[in-house]
Amino acid sequence: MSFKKQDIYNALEKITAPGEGKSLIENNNVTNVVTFGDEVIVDVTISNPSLQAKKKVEVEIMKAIHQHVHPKIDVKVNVAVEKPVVQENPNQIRGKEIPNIKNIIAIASGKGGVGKSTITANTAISLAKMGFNVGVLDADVYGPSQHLMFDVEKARPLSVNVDGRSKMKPIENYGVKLLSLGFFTNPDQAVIWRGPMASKALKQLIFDADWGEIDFLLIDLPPGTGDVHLSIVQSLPINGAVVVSTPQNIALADAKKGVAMFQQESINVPVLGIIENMAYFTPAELPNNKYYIFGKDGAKHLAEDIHTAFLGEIPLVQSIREAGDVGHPVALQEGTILENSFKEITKEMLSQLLIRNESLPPTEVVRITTMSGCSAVKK
Ligand SMILES: Nc1ncnc2c1ncn2[C@@H]1O[C@H](COP(=O)(O)OP(=O)(O)OP(=O)(O)O)[C@@H](O)[C@H]1O
Repeated sequence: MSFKKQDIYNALEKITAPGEGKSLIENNNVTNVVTFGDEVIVDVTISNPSLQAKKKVEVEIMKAIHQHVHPKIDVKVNVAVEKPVVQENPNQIRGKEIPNIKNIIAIASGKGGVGKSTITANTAISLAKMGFNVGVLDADVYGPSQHLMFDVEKARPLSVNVDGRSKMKPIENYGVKLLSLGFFTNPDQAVIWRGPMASKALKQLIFDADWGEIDFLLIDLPPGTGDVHLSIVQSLPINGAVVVSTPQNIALADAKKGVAMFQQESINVPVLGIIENMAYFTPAELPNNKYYIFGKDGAKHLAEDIHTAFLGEIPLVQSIREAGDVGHPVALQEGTILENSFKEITKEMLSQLLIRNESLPPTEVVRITTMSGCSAVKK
């Protein structure tokens, strides 16, 4: 028996690569051919990983060589599977999609006490007033406070039956549905959470709850950038994050770390922008006076430096603190300057979300733009 390597290539030329409309040779599936006496070894790489596809290509190669070269050739076929090249999409949302929750926005801060929970509560109320279905998940494992701000401190979520499964019903007030770790922990007892434990508890609050249809679920994250955050952020399908900071240098440095956390390759959550809280102090009796006690425009400059949107500023005003403390956030006070400030910040956040959510169907973009009155997507 005598044959050349080229005879083998000619035979392989007659086999069509599955789903390609080209021959195995043309499609570069054959990576090597070795001939040795009556023996031929063919190395081939295919993209379909199924056993059936591997077997099929092996049988076809044997048949082609036996038919077109010599029926007695001892053919060995090594089939390798090509690893698909995964194109990392920067707007890809990690984790399991939740069909009834359209958008999840994480509200974070590097430093504690900068007003992240206050901003979350007021933004949620602004969204609800625009007509959206809104949920708030208080994930602040160190000190949940949304149940106080929404004046539902004593409430306990009930269990309801949904399609034969028992689910937690969020507590609703001011048109916002709320679930908080605060409903399940004793305020007098410190709970020490580890990352996986916190993310498990939060996943239950999201997946085992009867949220109904939600347009925006805001997650009030704990302050900082520790392992609790990483677990939460990596395990939930978050569309975007908002970072809250005061203009003070020490808070800005931490806010920068917060932004960097979301931008890490393993997290990759788009940062929608930075909100400057306590931007200046205005006393009630001198409403036109502004005192920049924590510095001026710090968060605005940080946003510019790290190429992130600046979503707006909220002053340090006594009534914001008082309203939060009594469980009636200022965004509820119709026709006030502060109600309007929160509305403007909310609109800016939505504009950024629309830019990030490129995959959103056009009808959804129109719906959000119309309901919030936010400017159309600026590209
Ligand atoms: N713009 C503001 N004007 C006046 N008081 C404010 C303002 N923002 C927040 N506060 C008050 O500052 C305190 C801390 O705010 P908040 O609890 O919202 O901060 P946080 O960043 O969520 O804190 P934590 O570190 O506990 O998560 C609260 O008493 C709140 O009422």
